[in-house]
Amino acid sequence: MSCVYLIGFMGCGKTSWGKKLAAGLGYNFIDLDHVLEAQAGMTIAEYFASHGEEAFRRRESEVLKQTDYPENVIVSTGGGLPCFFDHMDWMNDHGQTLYIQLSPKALSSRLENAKTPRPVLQGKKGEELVEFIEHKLAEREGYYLQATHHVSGIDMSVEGLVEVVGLTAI
Ligand SMILES: Nc1ncnc2c1ncn2[C@@H]1O[C@H](COP(=O)(O)OP(=O)(O)O)[C@@H](O)[C@H]1O
Ligand SMILES: O=C(O)C1=C[C@@H](OP(=O)(O)O)[C@@H](O)[C@H](O)C1
Ligand SMILES: [Mg+2]
Repeated sequence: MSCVYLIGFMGCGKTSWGKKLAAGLGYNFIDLDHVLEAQAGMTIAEYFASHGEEAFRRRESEVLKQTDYPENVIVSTGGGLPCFFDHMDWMNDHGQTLYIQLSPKALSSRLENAKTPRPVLQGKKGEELVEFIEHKLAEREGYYLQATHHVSGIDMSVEGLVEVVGLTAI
């Protein structure tokens, strides 16, 4: 299938590697968080602050299912998306899913230095952040592991990802 969903914990690299993989294949690129932001006219952080997480989960579900996907597309999802509603089954029915796996320590150092705020983390830092990620990842990983492919988020390359998904550049 010519649609690949990138999934995994916040900070694993879905947005940045989705863009690179799409460019490498000559595919379209969609980041569902960016679609939600454009449709709602506000950032994810503003959406959480004004509507709360429950409303965000309903909205991201609508965005996943309503997006009019072009052919040949790489879709970067938000880190929580696979863990709500029927999303894992839905994505596996509509394309390939690729889980980018990273340890809580590596995730936390990336998230501490990231420019995009993640409201779920509530500004946590240091050891408190690592512990929070360990706990949250344990809750979420059962969903992520239902992905078609699993790759390590360390030493990634576009060539490696292209080989994993088995697609040819257009
Ligand atoms: N392979 C990598 N090595 C080091 N830093 C990375 C790597 N991939 C992504 N990052 C950085 O990690 C942060 C989170 O990346 P991002 O693509 O936004 O992740 P996600 O969309 O999964 O939350 C960004 O600051 C990005 O520059
Ligand atoms: O894991 C989560 O619950 C979230 C991850 C974020 O996306 P990234 O995984 O791209 O940071 C974004 O959808 C929102 O802040 C909630
Ligand atoms: Mg992202």
